[in-house]
Amino acid sequence: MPPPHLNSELKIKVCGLTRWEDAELALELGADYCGVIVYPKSPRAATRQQAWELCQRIPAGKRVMVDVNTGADELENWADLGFDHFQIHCDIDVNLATLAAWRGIVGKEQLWLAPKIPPGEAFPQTMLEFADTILVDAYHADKYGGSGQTGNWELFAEWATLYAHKRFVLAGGLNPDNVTEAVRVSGAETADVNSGVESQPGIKDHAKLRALFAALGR
Ligand SMILES: O=C(O)c1ccccc1N[C@@H]1O[C@H](COP(=O)(O)O)[C@@H](O)[C@H]1O
Repeated sequence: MPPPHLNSELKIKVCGLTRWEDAELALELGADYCGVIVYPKSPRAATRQQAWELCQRIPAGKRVMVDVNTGADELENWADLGFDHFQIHCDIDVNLATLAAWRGIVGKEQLWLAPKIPPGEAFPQTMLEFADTILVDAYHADKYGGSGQTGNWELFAEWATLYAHKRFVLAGGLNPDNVTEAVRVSGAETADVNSGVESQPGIKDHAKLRALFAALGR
């Protein structure tokens, strides 16, 4: 049973997967989404071969590609590989034509936009028309994601309430010790775990994965 204050409909994305054995355990434990990072500069980037193999085995509907400022041709290639959802990290002043191109290729239902929002900046409302899902990650000056740092969970709750017609995903430094508190404070309906459940970049720690799902009552 989930702890009483937690949303029983909470969805969990396990990200940074490069190996089937890690994805398989995440799925057995109840992961709703499996994230595969294809951004070449990420220390947990999957090769195209690894991404293809994971797409073959992860059930349809759960396969999430994660990238940064994806080029249109590349995005078409990743879509052809079999991903269902496309989490694209970008700057808040990203060109609207770029957002329109991403939406045109994968559709706004499948596009998860992850704008890098510096502290004190207003939420980039102009992005909302391009994607049904917004991922809010902790800000890091030099990184687009995977920093292991936690974000502002109260602010997440504010934005998710203000723009309740969109689905908001909470990301940033979630781990077995803080996930229940993060979900309680943020009210997140979907939470994303990445470096907080790994033994080294791209390799999941099975004990941490089990501990995370146990903390959520699964
Ligand atoms: O993990 C990465 O290396 C990465 C690189 C570029 C874009 C996104 C990346 N990961 C995403 O970052 C968030 C938070 O990760 P963490 O929990 O703080 O490690 C998560 O959505 C990952 O998908």
